[in-house]
Amino acid sequence: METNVDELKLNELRQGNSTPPSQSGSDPSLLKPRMETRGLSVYYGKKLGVGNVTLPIYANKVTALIGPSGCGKTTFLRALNRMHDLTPIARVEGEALLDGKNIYAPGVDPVEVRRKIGMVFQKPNPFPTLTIYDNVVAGLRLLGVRRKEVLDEAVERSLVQAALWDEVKDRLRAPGMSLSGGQQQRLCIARALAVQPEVLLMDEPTSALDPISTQAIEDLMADLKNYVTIVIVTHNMQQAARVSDFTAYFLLGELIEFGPTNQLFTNPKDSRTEAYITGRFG
Ligand SMILES: Nc1ncnc2c1ncn2[C@@H]1O[C@H](COP(=O)(O)OP(=O)(O)OP(=O)(O)O)[C@@H](O)[C@H]1O
Repeated sequence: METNVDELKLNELRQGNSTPPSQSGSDPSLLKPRMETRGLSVYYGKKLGVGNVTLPIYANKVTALIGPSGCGKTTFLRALNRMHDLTPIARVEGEALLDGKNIYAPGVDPVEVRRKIGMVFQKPNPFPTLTIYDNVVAGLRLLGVRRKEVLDEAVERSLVQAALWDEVKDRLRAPGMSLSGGQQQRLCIARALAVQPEVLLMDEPTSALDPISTQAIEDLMADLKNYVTIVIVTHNMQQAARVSDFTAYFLLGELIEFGPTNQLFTNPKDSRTEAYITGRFG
């Protein structure tokens, strides 16, 4: 029976990842959105966190969400995989589509949504009592995968994709917490990748890291695009310019401008975006 569960799960996972990387370049007319929001708003009680956002998130690209503190970046990001379901005060209106299907439609399982749309947080958060190996396969085990060969393969694949394999392959049974902060963050990325998500949401993934670890994660993102579509919240405009293909600028809960990163940084259409990226504001 175990074999069947494993094969079934793996087939499902592979199907989820079956779309080949999109064409290179950032010409939106040539690209396919992996996700899309339509009139998406999030309220905390009566207070608006982010309002009426309509945005494409192109497949196998990095989309950066930028803007001053409190403008709604994290609120928007968390709406993309139904994390607000876990916050009683939060309410989401509008649609967020993954491959054309609204993740907020009745009957959609939020756990399955979060399997397809993974998340990496600001502070590395490996499971403190688990080994490196067990951290990586935690999500697969929850899905019912038990076979050792399958888990071993997933550990190696995910750690290679997260650019951590060479550093840990001889100590997979060491505690996850024995790694440095930067390695722990790559371990969390490996854990998110193990279930083969289609989209990876990253909420300021380098803000707690030193410059060398930050660079390792930024370098990694260029490779990760081959496997997943990435949305990253960053406070750091240079980072957005370095790692992203598309950028969305938020201000006071509103999406002000979205476009190819190059264009948004060199030739913004909105004067408010220009004020922010030239450092006159924010
Ligand atoms: N759990 C919550 N309850 C009530 N209000 C919240 C909650 N989380 C966020 N907010 C409010 O929603 C608005 C948007 O916050 P959000 O954290 O999304 O902004 P942000 O752009 O990510 O900010 P930062 O860059 O400082 O992380 C803010 O006014 C914030 O105070």
